[in-house]
Amino acid sequence: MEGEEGSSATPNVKKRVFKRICVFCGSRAGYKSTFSDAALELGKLLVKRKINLVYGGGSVGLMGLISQTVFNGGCHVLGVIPRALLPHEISGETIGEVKEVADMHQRKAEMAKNADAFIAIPGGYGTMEELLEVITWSQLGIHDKPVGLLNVDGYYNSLVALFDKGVEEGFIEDSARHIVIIANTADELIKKMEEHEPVHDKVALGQSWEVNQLLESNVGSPKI
Ligand SMILES: C/C(=C\CNc1ncnc2c1ncn2[C@@H]1O[C@H](COP(=O)(O)O)[C@@H](O)[C@H]1O)CO
Repeated sequence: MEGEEGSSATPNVKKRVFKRICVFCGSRAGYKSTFSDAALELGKLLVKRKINLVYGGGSVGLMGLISQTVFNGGCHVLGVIPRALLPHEISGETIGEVKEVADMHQRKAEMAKNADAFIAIPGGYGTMEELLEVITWSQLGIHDKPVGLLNVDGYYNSLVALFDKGVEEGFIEDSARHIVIIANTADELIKKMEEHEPVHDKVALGQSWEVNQLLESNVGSPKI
């Protein structure tokens, strides 16, 4: 199981130990200071726990706040950024290690490959799309890495309600609804993610379908 090592105080309950977490977050900071505060708090918590950061690269919005905090705290920061977004005027200063990729699809596969868990904090379409993609990949059995949602100030209440509606209306399996781990604070979220049991036996769709292969099969996708 990815990210699983060590054991907790409770016998027979193995806790995952995260080395690298991929954070999806807004390229804007949002209007409320609570969003920036949450990005800073999560960044500090990663540093305290010596967890490295994988993210979308650049320094705009909440992406800049979290990456700077983790970098200043001495942890490794890997920014994965498509060539088209690399110009300074689009994504701002780069920080830490920067991996330039061909397009958005390759970026997501690369971010997934380099992390042992995912956390989405408030953001816009980009963040939501990244979150939903890793939930979908988990549902399909492509990975069993924990997916966390930091619901700062109830920002994601409507999205969570939509997930519940999906279950109620028969579009989402109850078990798949539990792929996403939700908490209001970074500390609570990481603790829950450490204790999270995989939703499925790894790779429901066949051992060979890995994120690595998604990366390789990326030829011909739109260059954005
Ligand atoms: C178009 C704008 C900013 C573009 N700059 C970005 N730089 C790096 N990564 C980005 C950028 N925009 C989106 N991303 C990725 O999506 C997520 C944030 O998107 P959101 O729509 O702001 O939530 C983030 O995790 C990145 O991986 C001006 O908005």
